[in-house]
Amino acid sequence: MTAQLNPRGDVAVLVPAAGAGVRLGPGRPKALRLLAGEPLLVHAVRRLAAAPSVHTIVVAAPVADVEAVRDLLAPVAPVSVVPGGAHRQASVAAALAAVPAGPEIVLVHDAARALTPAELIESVAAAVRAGADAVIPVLPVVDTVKEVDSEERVLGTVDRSALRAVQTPQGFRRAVLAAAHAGAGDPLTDDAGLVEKQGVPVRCVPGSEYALKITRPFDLTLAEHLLAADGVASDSSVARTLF
Ligand SMILES: Nc1ccn([C@@H]2O[C@H](COP(=O)(O)OP(=O)(O)OP(=O)(O)O)[C@@H](O)[C@H]2O)c(=O)n1
Ligand SMILES: C[C@](O)(CO)[C@H](O)COP(=O)(O)O
Repeated sequence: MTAQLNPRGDVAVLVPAAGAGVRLGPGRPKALRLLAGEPLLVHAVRRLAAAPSVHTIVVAAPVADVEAVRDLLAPVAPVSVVPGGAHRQASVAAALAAVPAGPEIVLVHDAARALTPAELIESVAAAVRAGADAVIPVLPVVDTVKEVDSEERVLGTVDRSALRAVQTPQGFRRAVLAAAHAGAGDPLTDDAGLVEKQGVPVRCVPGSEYALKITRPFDLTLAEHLLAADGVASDSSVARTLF
């Protein structure tokens, strides 16, 4: 049986957490590396469990660590843990297959975005509840962006006003995400990409700086400082990052 959080919630969250974390450098799988003394996955799941709409959480863990992740998360929140796949898309598909009947909104959320505030989780879910088939949190691109060739010669300057940096959680009507994964081909880097290929419109909502993806060592250092500075996930952390 799948563990439940809020029985009145209408949201299932899939947490791909099976990545190695190659860009973070040598060590344990990234979701199990420590941030302020606790694994990234614990930080991420704690924030998901604090979102009132969340009914079910399914974590896709590194294959060798499924039992360890179950033990790790047992005191944090009721979650289901399944073995992840060879790439992110396969891990999401494995978690999706384990969602019980009930929740009609499904969010996909990287364990690596460990400081994502509950308010962002709720705002993505609310946008799906309000009628969108697919919703992604985004931030504006702040750097000038150049297109280059294979020898790093600049081909041109891209109009950044039409660009967005995409975060998770990404939210979907359940049937839309299921159809997108059923029809998936080569792995893409996010779930909205699969949905776009089905011709389904994807809506943007404002993201949060705190939903940064901990990818490289600098990101981990930044996350440590953010936690130390204000405890993160305050009510204002979404509003502070609006366009
Ligand atoms: N086979 C995989 C690969 C990635 N992920 C998850 O997808 C999320 C986003 O991926 P990323 O941050 O790029 O993680 P890694 O793939 O671990 O990073 P790297 O490319 O540096 O190894 C992470 O929570 C990661 O654990 C996963 O569940 N299964
Ligand atoms: C899903 C994602 O976090 C949105 O920004 C991102 O696409 C994951 O990509 P990665 O290459 O696996 O880090």
